[in-house]
Amino acid sequence: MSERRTTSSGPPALLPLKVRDLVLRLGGAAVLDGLSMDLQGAGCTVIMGPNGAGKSLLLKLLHGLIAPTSGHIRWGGQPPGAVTARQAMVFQKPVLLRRSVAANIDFVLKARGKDRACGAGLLDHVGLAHKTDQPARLLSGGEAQRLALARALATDPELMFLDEPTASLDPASVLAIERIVAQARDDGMRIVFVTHDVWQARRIADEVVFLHRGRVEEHARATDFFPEPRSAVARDYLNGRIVL
Ligand SMILES: Nc1ncnc2c1ncn2[C@@H]1O[C@H](COP(=O)(O)OP(=O)(O)OP(=O)(O)O)[C@@H](O)[C@H]1O
Repeated sequence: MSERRTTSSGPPALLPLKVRDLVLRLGGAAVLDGLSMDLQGAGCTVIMGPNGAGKSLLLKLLHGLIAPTSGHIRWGGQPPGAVTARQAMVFQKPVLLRRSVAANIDFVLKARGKDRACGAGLLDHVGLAHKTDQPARLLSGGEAQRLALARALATDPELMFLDEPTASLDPASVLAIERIVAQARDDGMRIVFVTHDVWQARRIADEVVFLHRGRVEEHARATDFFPEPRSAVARDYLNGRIVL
């Protein structure tokens, strides 16, 4: 797998990511409990694991939105806060401005000092060209999520986090989102995608990080993980047995 944007004149490479002994205590409990992992190369990493395993909190820590209680996160040697602007995050529930579809994109392009003429192309890319002037609040769930994706892409991130972006969407909308993400990945963007959907994970993952009780239980290439997970909890999870 190759690295992206490692030129001698540009900023230091984002990857490898090194996470060591990460602990996050909330409400008196260690919700992340000594988590360590590395990410490198290109492609799509899917983070899976049962409810409450710590997936969403891990994304927020990696993106620099919250700070750990202890432990160490370094993106190419830099702390998360130093690289947040080089990354984008898409949440399960899209957070959109109460303005038109076009204005939602325009706002991001303007804030980033980017060419605002790109907006039309981005809306076309996510299949929303015909909704340009519509208020964003009138979009369906699938359309709103595609607009959230377009906004993330408008920042031209090197890496995109997606936290269960298709959890409440119909099958056609799920596939539409997956196609856009796969295209971004094929264009060289690093993807970190949280999902509960085993079939979705099988479609999109190059590698899987399986979390359980705030720790990494297994980290493997998708081609190894799905046919033969090493850990008993991952095996149970893939087989639909309850894992607590
Ligand atoms: N602000 C908070 N205060 C106390 N506990 C919290 C807080 N936020 C999250 N937690 C707890 O931390 C644990 C991990 O939460 P997280 O949202 O990361 O889980 P998850 O793996 O994304 O779960 P799910 O699959 O259900 O979305 C959960 O037990 C949750 O209840």
